[in-house]
Amino acid sequence: MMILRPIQKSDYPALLNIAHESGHGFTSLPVNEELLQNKIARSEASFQKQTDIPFDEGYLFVLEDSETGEVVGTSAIEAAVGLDDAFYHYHLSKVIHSSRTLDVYKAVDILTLCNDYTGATELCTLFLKDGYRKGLNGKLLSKSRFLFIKQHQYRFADTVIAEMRGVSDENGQSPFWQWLEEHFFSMDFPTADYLTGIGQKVFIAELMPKYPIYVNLLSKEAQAVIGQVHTNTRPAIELLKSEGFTFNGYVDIFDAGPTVEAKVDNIRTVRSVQNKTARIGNAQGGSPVMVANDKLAEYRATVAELQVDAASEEVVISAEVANALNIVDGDLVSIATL
Ligand SMILES: NC(=[NH2+])NCCC[C@H](N)C(=O)O
Repeated sequence: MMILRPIQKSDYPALLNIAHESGHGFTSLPVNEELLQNKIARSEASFQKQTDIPFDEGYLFVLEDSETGEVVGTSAIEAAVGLDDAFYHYHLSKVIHSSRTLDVYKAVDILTLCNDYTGATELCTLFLKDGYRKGLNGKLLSKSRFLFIKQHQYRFADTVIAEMRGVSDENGQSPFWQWLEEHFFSMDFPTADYLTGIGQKVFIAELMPKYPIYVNLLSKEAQAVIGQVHTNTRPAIELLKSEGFTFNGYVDIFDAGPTVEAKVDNIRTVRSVQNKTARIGNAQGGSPVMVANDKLAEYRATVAELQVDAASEEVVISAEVANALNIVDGDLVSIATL
């Protein structure tokens, strides 16, 4: 059985292993031992914290194979970005250059540096080990965040965003970054990405072009990747789109990958959440759903085949599922579609 739970100190070797395996372009898990340890500590503190306003909490989950005890994936939620350090995007918008007298009309795209998503909740750090990219594992890892957000809604903002990885090749070369590097940074993409991953972002404020950039002045290669995702990221963006996330012209400042956004209450999985009293018994038939206990530090979620009756306040779960969720008969569970 696959169980999603908060990360704990003892998961450090597994997290380091995932940081290695995820490679460059995976900004939020840089191979940096101190930083990874801090991430675990920060997550543990966030799950412990009594709060009802989102601030700088970061909730990091792992997916564990209960048969082997192996940690096979990660996913995370930042409660609110940009509240203790500026959080940047480029916003893609249009200006019209037209002259009626000369009969010239041109619509040009511009990119403007902004901090528009300050305070938004961010989905991040989604990674699933190679051998486990099958069945419902990916969906559980990604969508359980919506279930958790619904269960603890006061801990999160109304707007949820996800920054999708932009286009880069096997060597970490990004066409968009190449243009920036040439004119402004003199530093390669993996280095810049690593620096932001370890929280050293001052160089962005210092070196990033501050004035709007005319897109038609960028290299053709850079223009072509604005708002485009890395091939490996296609399934992730498709999943978010099916949840109701949309692209509103915000792109990453380094690789120009798209950021997608949704209002919490409009997210499909959030809307599907039902709270029930668990009855342990003979759970026969039914289709796969996500089911989670109602705890915080002891949070557990998994996939189970359940017969969910919208009209009933109860749901029958097997002893095995109850065991996985660490609950007893009569405890509350939340259920969401997969
Ligand atoms: N691919 C990147 N590392 N981009 C830079 C980080 C961007 C992010 N929005 C921030 O301000 O922290």
